[in-house]
Amino acid sequence: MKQEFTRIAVKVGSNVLTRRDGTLDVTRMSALVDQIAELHKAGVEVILISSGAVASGRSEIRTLKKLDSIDQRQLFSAVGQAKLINRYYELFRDHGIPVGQVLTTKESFGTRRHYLNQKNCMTVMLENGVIPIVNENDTISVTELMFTDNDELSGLIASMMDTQALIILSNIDGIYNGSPNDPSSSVIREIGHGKDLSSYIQTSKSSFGRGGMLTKTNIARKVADEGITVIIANGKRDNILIDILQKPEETLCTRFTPSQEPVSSIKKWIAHSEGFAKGEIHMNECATEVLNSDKAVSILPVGITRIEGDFEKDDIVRIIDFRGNAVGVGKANCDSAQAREAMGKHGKRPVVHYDYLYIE
Ligand SMILES: Nc1ncnc2c1ncn2[C@@H]1O[C@H](COP(=O)(O)OP(=O)(O)O)[C@@H](O)[C@H]1O
Ligand SMILES: N[C@@H](CCC(=O)OP(=O)(O)O)C(=O)O
Repeated sequence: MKQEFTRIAVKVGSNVLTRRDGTLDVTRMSALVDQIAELHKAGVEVILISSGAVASGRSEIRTLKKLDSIDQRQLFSAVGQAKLINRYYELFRDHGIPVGQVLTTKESFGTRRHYLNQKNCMTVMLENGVIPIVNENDTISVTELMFTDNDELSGLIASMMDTQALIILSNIDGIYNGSPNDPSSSVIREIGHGKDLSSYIQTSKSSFGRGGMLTKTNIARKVADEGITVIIANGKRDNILIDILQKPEETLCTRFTPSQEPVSSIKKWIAHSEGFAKGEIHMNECATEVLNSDKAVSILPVGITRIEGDFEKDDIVRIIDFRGNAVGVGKANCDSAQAREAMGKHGKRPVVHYDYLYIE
């Protein structure tokens, strides 16, 4: 098999794996497994991020009383994830391929140590020919501890594992330049850096999905800016994975152009750590301008007007421009008290060093 990637992440949305009545679509799963097995045998390392736990658990259990949404999610995912992974295990076993389950939470990406532990786990799986099947641990991730959805999780995994591509499979052929139901709209084939898609995206979601197209596009852009090709395609189409990789020109999908500039591994982690920020660093106009230029600059105390929050050295902080917009994320080089002390002064050490700074 001839194709350009040797390591990819594939995210499969709930609606790809479930039938209209909410039951698990084993035929579809089996077709996707066949394609992943073909890639695996051709030497492509695949990390599968699969939704579908809640959807497959829902059809399995009849509750005795009405449950609130958190209880429902916990119950259905606990039952559904077991069913889902069992199916994958059996389907991959028919190809002689071992799989392993990785259940994770947003918190597990919060510290560099946890992040590297997860990376090591999946690296050792891949080195031993095991396909990691990743999902959020829905049983214990509730409310603010949750990922927006598995698109966010898949972006983190692709970035963490240095994959060359992230393929997001949903129930739609790609991003339409209007309502997908409007016959005059069509799929945007290629999306370059800086393109604003917000006017195209409807807030509608597929019946079993969580985040919708907006999170998909935001994540896709961020990941593509780290140099990873992101493709959004229809997982319900036969042979879609193989077609995307072997006949990219002829296959209907949306592709986000990857940045040509390599991003270091630590910057990738920082880029996805915004949710763990412990404080804010507010910049003046001059510092904002320099940050927006192509120069490699650190955040120096002289350009800081305000420090919000209490943080320790090495905590994640948000960078705010002089207009009050969040423009980036960084790892603090000192604690918040030291940063306040140095603020506005010349000749002091950077509060965030360039190597640990990610500007969006
Ligand atoms: N411009 C658009 N192009 C494509 N899909 C869109 C657009 N705007 C909204 N959508 C909706 O986004 C849905 C896919 O997102 P989502 O339900 O989260 O899927 P998944 O479960 O695969 O993550 C599509 O089914 C479609 O209804
Ligand atoms: N972790 C959840 C996935 C929820 C989710 O994000 O779904 P989707 O928007 O279809 O990717 C589950 O397995 O049911």
